[in-house]
Amino acid sequence: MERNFTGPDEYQKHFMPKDYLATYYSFECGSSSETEMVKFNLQCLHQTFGPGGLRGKTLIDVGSGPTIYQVLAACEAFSDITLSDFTDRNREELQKWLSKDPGAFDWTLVLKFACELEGNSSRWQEKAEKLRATVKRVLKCDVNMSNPLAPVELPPMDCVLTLLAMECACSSLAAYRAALCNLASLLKPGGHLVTSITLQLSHYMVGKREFSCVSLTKEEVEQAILDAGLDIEQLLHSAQSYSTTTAPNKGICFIVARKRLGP
Ligand SMILES: C[S@@+](CC[C@H](N)C(=O)[O-])C[C@H]1O[C@@H](n2cnc3c(N)ncnc32)[C@H](O)[C@@H]1O
Repeated sequence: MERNFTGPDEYQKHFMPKDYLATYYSFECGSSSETEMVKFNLQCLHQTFGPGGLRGKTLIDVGSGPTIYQVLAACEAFSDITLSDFTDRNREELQKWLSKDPGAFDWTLVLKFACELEGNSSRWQEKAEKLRATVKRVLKCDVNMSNPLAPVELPPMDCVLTLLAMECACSSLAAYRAALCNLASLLKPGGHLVTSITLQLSHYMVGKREFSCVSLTKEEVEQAILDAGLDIEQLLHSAQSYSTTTAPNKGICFIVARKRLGP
């Protein structure tokens, strides 16, 4: 285990959804590094789930945090979406948006950008409704458990999505490799893992609190995916990074991989 690993108890006590959203998803200041990172992920997700892309019935997003941007493209391609996160506060924040609570985070600008990628930014309210109808449940998850959804058991999924979460949830490269096997176990043979991971990130800030990450190289991520029984179909590597005071990563990788049909 790396020194000063921010474990589940710290996430539960100290990860404040509003601080996280304000720092990484305000999407207002035009060309900030944080906004560019969201755009990078939205563009990759549009390519993956847009016309000619992945299709299926069931998709689970693992380590959703308090965010919904990551399923805006997928809700047009999958009819049953599960969101999941370790902390109660994050799951509550997701429920607030799903139930149109007046205190929910305002995703309008991100919704408009996702719809613009699809060719019609005026459709953003319709997309919000589509997503609300497609998210069927919000579950507790722990990627470090062999069944990350225990005690809940879901039928094997067509797609597992996880963005910017595995590097935060794992204490070491060995833990990351094991957690990828746990995620792969949620997939049907032939199902897809879609993941975005910040590279060489040691920590990130949420409000005034620092959260640890396992620092991963592109090669370590690729090898871990192959060793978890998946074939990499697409890998996009970008030098795009967050502001150094917020999250000093060195680039980001977006990967689409497919679970092998046999051993
Ligand atoms: C940096 S946030 C990413 C949130 C969101 N996916 C995004 O793209 O912005 C990392 C998330 O990992 C979650 N997390 C931390 N440890 C976890 C664990 N053991 N299992 C599942 N999720 C965990 C945290 O609660 C937090 O929501």
